[in-house]
Amino acid sequence: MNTSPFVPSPHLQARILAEALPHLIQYDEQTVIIKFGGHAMGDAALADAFAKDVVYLKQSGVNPIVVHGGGPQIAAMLKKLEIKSDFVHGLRVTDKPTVEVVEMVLSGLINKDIVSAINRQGGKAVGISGKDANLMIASRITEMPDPQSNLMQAVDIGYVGDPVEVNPHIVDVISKSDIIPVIAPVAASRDGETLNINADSFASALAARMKAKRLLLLTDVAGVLDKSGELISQLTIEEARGLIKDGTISGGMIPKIEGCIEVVEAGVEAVVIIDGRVPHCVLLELFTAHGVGTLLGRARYKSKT
Ligand SMILES: Nc1ncnc2c1ncn2[C@@H]1O[C@H](COP(=O)(O)OP(=O)(O)O)[C@@H](O)[C@H]1O
Ligand SMILES: CC(=O)N[C@@H](CCC(=O)OP(=O)(O)O)C(=O)O
Repeated sequence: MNTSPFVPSPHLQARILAEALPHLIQYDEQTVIIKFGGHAMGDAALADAFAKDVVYLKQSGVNPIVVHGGGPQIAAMLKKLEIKSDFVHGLRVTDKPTVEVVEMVLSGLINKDIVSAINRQGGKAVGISGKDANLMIASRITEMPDPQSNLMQAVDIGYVGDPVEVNPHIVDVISKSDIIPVIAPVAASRDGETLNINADSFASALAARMKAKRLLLLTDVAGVLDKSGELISQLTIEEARGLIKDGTISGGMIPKIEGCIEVVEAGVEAVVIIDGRVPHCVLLELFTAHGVGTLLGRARYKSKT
């Protein structure tokens, strides 16, 4: 067996560099919000590759901000504690004992795991949640649009919030230094109640408020898939709404797409749902011409820049 490492030819190396450098310049000092989904963080080697990408971005003059999920990890802890859990339109029904577990898993275990992974790769990360310095104020969700009719329906899903106010000052202060912020999607209401926020909604609200250059949502599928399971590489807002309405997009993909629409409508150039199972997917998405997922923008892009 040949065990010698693959060495690209000078021609290939030159091509890779020539492709990457204009993208690097494009992102210089720009804010890129990266949502690291719970499914994407399951594999230790992939988590390390993700942490390395984030450190490379910071070292190259980009301003990466990490927002993480942790749905599968919350589910595992709830199971251990024998607490039953249901979802309504992709959101976890969250009673009082559940919200305590959610905060413990997100702000405690997962947040610190990601901070340590980034620090192990030579970065300096600090973990916070939406509660810190009032980064995010949320209010309980009491109604939701029916995915098919789009008409609002009253719901009672407990301590689940929608972002109502984002104060990115703390993130700006951290990002202006050599430190990388890592944010857990837990927030307080105006009355100080702890609320569970879907991580895609959290990352989207932050990206919209900060007018980020890009929002990347890492997940466990190749991107948005059509009815026959093929990857859709670009979507307009209208096409995305149509796919929710006809049931092609369901479950956890609904809050992702709704968040993407909100972000693009707020003026962010584009949002990309990418395959977190591909090692170094963040670098590939930002610094190569073709990227690795579904790009949602106001209009169809000729190229992703
Ligand atoms: N049209 C679709 N294309 C891709 N995934 C979809 C689609 N509709 C529903 N999904 C589901 O959405 C899931 C991704 O959302 P979610 O489970 O919340 O992931 P994450 O933990 O990464 O946020 C996929 O694993 C898939 O099961
Ligand atoms: C309200 C709601 O559903 N909150 C999510 C928060 C975590 C999350 O969104 O994690 P992923 O990105 O890994 O799915 C939950 O309780 O699972």
